[in-house]
Parts: sequence; structure tokens; C-alpha cells
Amino acid sequence: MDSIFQQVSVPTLIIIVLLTALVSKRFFTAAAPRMVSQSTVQRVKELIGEKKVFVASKTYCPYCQATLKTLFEDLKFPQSKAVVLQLNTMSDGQEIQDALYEINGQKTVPNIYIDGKHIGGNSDLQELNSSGKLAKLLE
Ligand SMILES: N[C@@H](CCC(=O)N[C@@H](CS)C(=O)NCC(=O)O)C(=O)O
Repeated sequence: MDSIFQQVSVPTLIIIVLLTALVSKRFFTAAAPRMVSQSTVQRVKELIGEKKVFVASKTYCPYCQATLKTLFEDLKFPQSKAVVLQLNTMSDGQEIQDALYEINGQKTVPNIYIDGKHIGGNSDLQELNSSGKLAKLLE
């Protein structure tokens, strides 16, 4: 009896190899980064610049709660001078988070800006607070 390689023609083998490569690429390649519309990126940039402080937050996130406590309770920064987005309560919250990632490369919340300058997350904010720099930035 002929071996399988003698029974299958070369063009058929090539097609099998190509199909296998295609299927394995589809199943094993990491998901492509989500596409973000440029209009969302633009809107997020406007939100960042709208007030002195911008915080993208999530209601259940302990780091976000710590940031909001530091800003609004400990340092008594007026909430009226801040844009706080609770992304998990917004229908386009994931898209806003993706846009923030495109803008500043940070994936996590809280995602904090002061005077349009990217501060980072809660640990960055707490560091600024410990060194006394945060109160000055908020003046
Ligand atoms: N080191 C970060 C930790 C922030 C963090 O881990 N946040 C979580 C939520 S509590 C997060 O963003 N997870 C991913 C997500 O919600 O998309 C900081 O200090 O801000």
C-alpha cells in the first residue's frame, strides 16, 4: 500500500499546509488591539482639558476610591473643578478606556490628569501627595 505522501499530490499538500497555517494563526494569535474611533479619542482629549482635574475611574475599584478620597476628602479639592468618569457605569466606558490607552499608554484606572498633564494611576498620585507636590499642583 502506498504511503499517504505518495497518495496525496504536491498541490494538495501545499493547500493543506497553508490551511493549517491559517487556522493556527487564527486560533493562537493574540487578539488585535481594539480599534478606537478618532472621534472618541478627540472627545476624551476634550474631557481631559475641560477642567483642572480629570479622573477616569470605576465605582468598584479600590485604587480609584483611594484617589477620589485623597483629592476630594483629604485635600478638599472642589469636585466642581474635576471631571470624574465612572467608566463601568457608562455605555461607552470601554471605548473611553481604550482611547485613554491610545492617548497615554495606561491600561488601568484610575487614569489621572492635572492641568492636562498625565499623572498616571493611584500610586503616582499618592507619591505626589506624600512628597507634598500634589497640593501645589492642585492650587
Ligand atoms: N497600580 C495601579 C493599579 C490600578 C489597577 O490595578 N486598577 C484596576 C482596577 S481596581 C484596573 O484598572 N483593572 C483593569 C480594568 O479595570 O480594566 C494604580 O496605582 O492605579
